[in-house]
Amino acid sequence: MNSVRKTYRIASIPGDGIGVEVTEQAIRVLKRLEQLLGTFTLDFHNYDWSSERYQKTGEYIPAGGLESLKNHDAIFFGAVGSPDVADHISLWGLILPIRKMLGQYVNVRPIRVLPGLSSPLKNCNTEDLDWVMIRENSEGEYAGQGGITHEKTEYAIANDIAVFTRRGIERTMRFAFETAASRPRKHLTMVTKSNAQRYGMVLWDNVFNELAPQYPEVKTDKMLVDAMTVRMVLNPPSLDTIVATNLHGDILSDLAAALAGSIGVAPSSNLNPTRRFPSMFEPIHGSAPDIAGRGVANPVGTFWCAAEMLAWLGEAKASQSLMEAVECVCAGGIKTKDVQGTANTLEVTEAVIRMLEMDLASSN
Ligand SMILES: NC(=O)c1ccc[n+]([C@@H]2O[C@H](COP(=O)([O-])OP(=O)(O)OC[C@H]3O[C@@H](n4cnc5c(N)ncnc54)[C@H](O)[C@@H]3O)[C@@H](O)[C@H]2O)c1
Ligand SMILES: O=C(O)[C@H](O)[C@@H](O)C(=O)O
Ligand SMILES: [K+]
Ligand SMILES: [Mn+2]
Repeated sequence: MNSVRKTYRIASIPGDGIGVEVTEQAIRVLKRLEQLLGTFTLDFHNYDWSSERYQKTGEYIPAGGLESLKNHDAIFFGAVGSPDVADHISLWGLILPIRKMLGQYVNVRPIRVLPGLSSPLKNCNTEDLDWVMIRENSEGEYAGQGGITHEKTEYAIANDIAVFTRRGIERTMRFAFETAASRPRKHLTMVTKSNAQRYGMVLWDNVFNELAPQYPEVKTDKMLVDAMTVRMVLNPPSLDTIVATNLHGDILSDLAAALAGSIGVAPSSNLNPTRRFPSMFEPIHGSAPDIAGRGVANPVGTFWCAAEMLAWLGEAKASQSLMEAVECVCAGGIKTKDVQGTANTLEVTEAVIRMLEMDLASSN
């Protein structure tokens, strides 16, 4: 059978700090995978959008930058944030405009205890924590509405308005129900704070309740976000798919990653499910200035992102091979310090490449 070799145009935005370190290694792994499989080409275009660039030019994204991202099949992102730039400037200068302007309205954050890794929780094994968190990715406290007046006076007044729209909620909830339906346990937990927040969060709950009957195969429950933290810690096997607002999802996904062993292993996919514009794949962690430049960052979260990106592009075999190689390397104890290992970023990367070579070279 003649199959056409597909080419995917990938925009890479390494960003700042360890974002640069892990992205570089993940691209190496992807390029080796491409060679070994010989069935597709990943055509990377590097964008130097970073805090350094901002300090030099006054902008993270140059004029026309967002438009040029639209000419790609996917975006591979590292992290943004620097001790030299206020965090709200960096977040709103780079990552949030991409999420918003490219319609990436859900942020999918799967997490598991990978083989060879351990949860800080007693008695939490690989099979006990296997979740996917669906984070609303366009509104809530991240809507961008708000302001400050009387700044620098004793009358300063500031607000960030939490915005919830029926449309924004519904598209996220539908994605969450579909995700839950596609998983073996078919269980969806909706996270809310509708006891204290009586408008936006009540609309959130109501849309969820209205949609639930349309997905009869999905079992559902509801958790107030404070109690959700307790359940995540004390009863991880009781959870499967989780849907949460932008802010709650941000916070709970860091907790989820820590419970699975480290923030360094957790991936995220900022998806535009309509596929009108490209989706963006990035580890959930930030630029980690405390360890940046030392070559010790855990690249596993970014490798997992790379696997998620391949799956989204339709390269299921490549995605699976990559994830299997990453899991074998973890199981073999080649791990960074955050997951109780002694290897550095490069050693983990090279082990993953060797594993891919062993697995795939023979089959081609
Ligand atoms: N989407 C993004 O790009 C994103 C996400 C989160 C934070 N940030 C930004 O990153 C900067 C630092 O934020 P922070 O310190 O709150 O969060 P962070 O995720 O960068 O780091 C939190 C802690 O986890 C550790 N850590 C993170 N990733 C790791 C990895 N791969 N391997 C080993 N250890 C790892 C760090 O060393 C640090 O101790 C800030 O400017 C923040 O705004 C950006
Ligand atoms: O969305 C945010 O708050 C940040 O980009 C980061 O913390 C993330 O989790 O993506
Ligand atoms: K990131
Ligand atoms: Mn976060």
